[in-house]
Amino acid sequence: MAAATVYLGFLLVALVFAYFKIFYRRLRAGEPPLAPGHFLWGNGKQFTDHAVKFLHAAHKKCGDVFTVRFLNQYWTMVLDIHSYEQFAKEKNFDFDAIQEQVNNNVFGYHIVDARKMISEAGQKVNGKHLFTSLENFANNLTEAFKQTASEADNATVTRENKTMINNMKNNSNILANEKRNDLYDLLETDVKKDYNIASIMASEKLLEQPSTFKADYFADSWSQDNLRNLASKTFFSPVFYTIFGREEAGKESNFHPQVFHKNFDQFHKYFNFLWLGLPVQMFPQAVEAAGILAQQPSSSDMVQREGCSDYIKFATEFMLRNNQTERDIICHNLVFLHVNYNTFRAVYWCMYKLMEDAEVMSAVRREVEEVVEAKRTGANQAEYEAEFTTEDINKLPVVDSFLKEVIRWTSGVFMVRKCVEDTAFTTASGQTFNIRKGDKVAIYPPVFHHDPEIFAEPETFKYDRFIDADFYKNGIKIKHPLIGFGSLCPGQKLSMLQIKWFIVNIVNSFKLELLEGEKTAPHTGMYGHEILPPTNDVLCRFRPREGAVTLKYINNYGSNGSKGLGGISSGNLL
Ligand code: HEM
Repeated sequence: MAAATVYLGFLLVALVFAYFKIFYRRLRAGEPPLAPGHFLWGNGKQFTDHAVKFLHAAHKKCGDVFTVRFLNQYWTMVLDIHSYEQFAKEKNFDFDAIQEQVNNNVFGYHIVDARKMISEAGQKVNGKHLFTSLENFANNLTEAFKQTASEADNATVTRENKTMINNMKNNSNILANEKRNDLYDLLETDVKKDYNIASIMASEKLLEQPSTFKADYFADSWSQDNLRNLASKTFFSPVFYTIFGREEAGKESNFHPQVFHKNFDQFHKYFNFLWLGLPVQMFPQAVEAAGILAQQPSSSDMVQREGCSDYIKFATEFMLRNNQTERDIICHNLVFLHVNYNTFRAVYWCMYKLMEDAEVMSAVRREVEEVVEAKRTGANQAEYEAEFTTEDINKLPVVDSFLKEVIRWTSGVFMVRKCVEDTAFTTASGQTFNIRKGDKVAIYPPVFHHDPEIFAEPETFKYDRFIDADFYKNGIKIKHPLIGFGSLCPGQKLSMLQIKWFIVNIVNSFKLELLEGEKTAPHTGMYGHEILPPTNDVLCRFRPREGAVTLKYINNYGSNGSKGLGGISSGNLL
């Protein structure tokens, strides 16, 4: 009994010692205050419950700069939007350690001479490469749209089509004609066989029908899909081909956009856990997905693929020069796909918001139709074409504001750095805080993006919020009100232009609608992702717009005025 008491005593002392050693922090002079949290776990639960609400509350209690704790890790939050530039320029706040953490913990590899590689590779999507990347993307987008449109035309028959067929059957005028009845039977039979309905429609029998009948038919010929699938087919596929080029015709493999999209989606669910250092083996589904994502062409085959991007070519050659392995190169390809996946997510939200609110759709459509009409050439509808340069794409105030609002509303990422030396950090208002070497320091853009003093009614989506607008905090105009790309993202311009060009094209070429009652929202439990995923997917229907003008992107790099892209400057969307 006495021995047990002594052991228990020792255990207690050891636990108390461990607590003070691992979790407890005595503040030094000049350090920011600690946000109140659980004595053991710190602020992790408050953060995962709803990061923005927690940080807004802590901001009110503690002021602009304070420290939160995730278990034994201390993160100092700089929640003053006017101090963004001071933060981004502080040389003791280092991003390399963070990028290393993602590469190592999530993708299990590391890049030799990473800073040099990322900054040189980053140039491969900017300057003249921005124009060629956009040109390649535009060509791949046209292909993807053609394919989606022909799939829609050839739609294998869904429940909806069956309803349509029933409606047709119920049409007494039509039913009067026995010959037509044969057609419905044929349609139904082919529904069951999963045949292609368009080829049936093209059959002689149908072409004999009166024109009103055909119009009715086409008015109802929608295809139905999950929004994620539709966005994947129309946007992720062209992005994938723009990055990795295309395989020789006739070769089928798992290195295919749809296979990669599905598995990336699966893998991404565990991103935050992996980033924080939990072993991937804890998540069998992530391991399975990673196994498929690792099935890529060899580095020598990859750079030979038709249309392989300059970014991938440069990064592959750089890594080979540094004797990195094929495995490292495969992992780097995945990291690059991962950063591009953010653009896909933003596109998902653009499509959702266009469909969710008729006012948004009609405002965006009006602007697109006006510009397409102004640029249209060609003698008749079949020949109508409109050409757009990068500047044209960038000069659409409604599309621009709509996209910025999507980013404001859905961005979820930290701008996080590791403090590499004890640092006295002075905010824009002149307050100085001592930041401890080894701590993380972060700006959290969603806190600003949802601040009612900066953005009136921040939870309301206002597509025109950014048109000719200035934003203020504490009566001072904000230099960088929208910082969803942080200060370092080299893909910001490309990403914004790809999305804008996609919006112009999708609105021009397709009709899109959500199915009745379908709703989703950004998943606030996933704060930490650059763009938040949806809580659930939604069903939508779409069909090609008849008589849509063919749109073309023109790479006019080098011509007068093409180098200064008004409206996008690095590190700042406005
Ligand atoms: C909507 C799309 C995107 C969003 C929201 C986004 C956001 C971000 C953010 C927040 C960072 C961290 C920056 C910082 O802390 O200062 C980042 C880094 C990065 N992004 Fe993006 N990004 C997007 C698209 C892209 C694209 C298309 C590319 C590639 C062409 C790209 C390449 C990178 C790279 C390489 C880094 C690491 C930079 C470094 O280590 O210096 N991103 N991105």
